[in-house]
Amino acid sequence: MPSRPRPLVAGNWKMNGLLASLAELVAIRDGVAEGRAGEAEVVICPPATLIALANDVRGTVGIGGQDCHPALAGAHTGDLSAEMLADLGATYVIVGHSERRADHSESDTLVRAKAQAAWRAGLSAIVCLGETREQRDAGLTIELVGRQLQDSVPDGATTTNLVIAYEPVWAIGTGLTPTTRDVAEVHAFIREKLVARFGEAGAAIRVLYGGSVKPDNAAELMAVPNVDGALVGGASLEAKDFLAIAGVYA
Ligand SMILES: O=C(CO)COP(=O)(O)O
Repeated sequence: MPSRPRPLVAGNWKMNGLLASLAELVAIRDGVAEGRAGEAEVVICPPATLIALANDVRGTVGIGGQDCHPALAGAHTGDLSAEMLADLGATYVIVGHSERRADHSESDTLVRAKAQAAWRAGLSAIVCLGETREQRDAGLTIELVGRQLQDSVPDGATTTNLVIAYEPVWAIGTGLTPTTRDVAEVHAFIREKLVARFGEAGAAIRVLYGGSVKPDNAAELMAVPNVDGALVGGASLEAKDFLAIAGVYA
């Protein structure tokens, strides 16, 4: 059996953060340097406007983008290539976040192309999956997550180029979370599929839980089998809360 993967606690700042917000990253950096995240790897995904400056102050905190275009370069106004993110110091990029899937009608095929672009640029792709409330109520969670996993993740995944984030859409920004039993069921299913497809690597690819992770529920959620860390939205905007979550691994 491969050893347990190093946990990853990633913060997704979404469309939040002005120059002054770098002070929170500095506080996170200092907390991590003091050992407050323990064994966990810590990554912050600020808005793209802050990536270069974030990279200057990040310490051992990794920096990630929140999206990338599949193409290397070209006539795609407003978009950013994975190479541009890497050029600024990013080592991760989130692809297929449910807000991108919803706001920009992103399909699994497009998400897969984005993950491939991330790999082309040497970035690790954090591929997001998750069901809506209606899908859960209809008993479609496993089927939906299975399809997203199959179609959004390219062939050739390794422990270093891929992270999966299971983020039930109805748990994002709502303060609601699935039961630990439900989290365990979905994560065990994702693990089984990763192993079936990627063999030994699949056993060690990190599978994060995301959706209303807060300091008061992080320990319970992170203790669920096959949960290898968290993708944190709102609670990553304040260093105090984010460090309290990462502190589960200290
Ligand atoms: O979408 C998320 C992270 O990508 C989760 O957001 P919240 O932690 O704000 O629910």
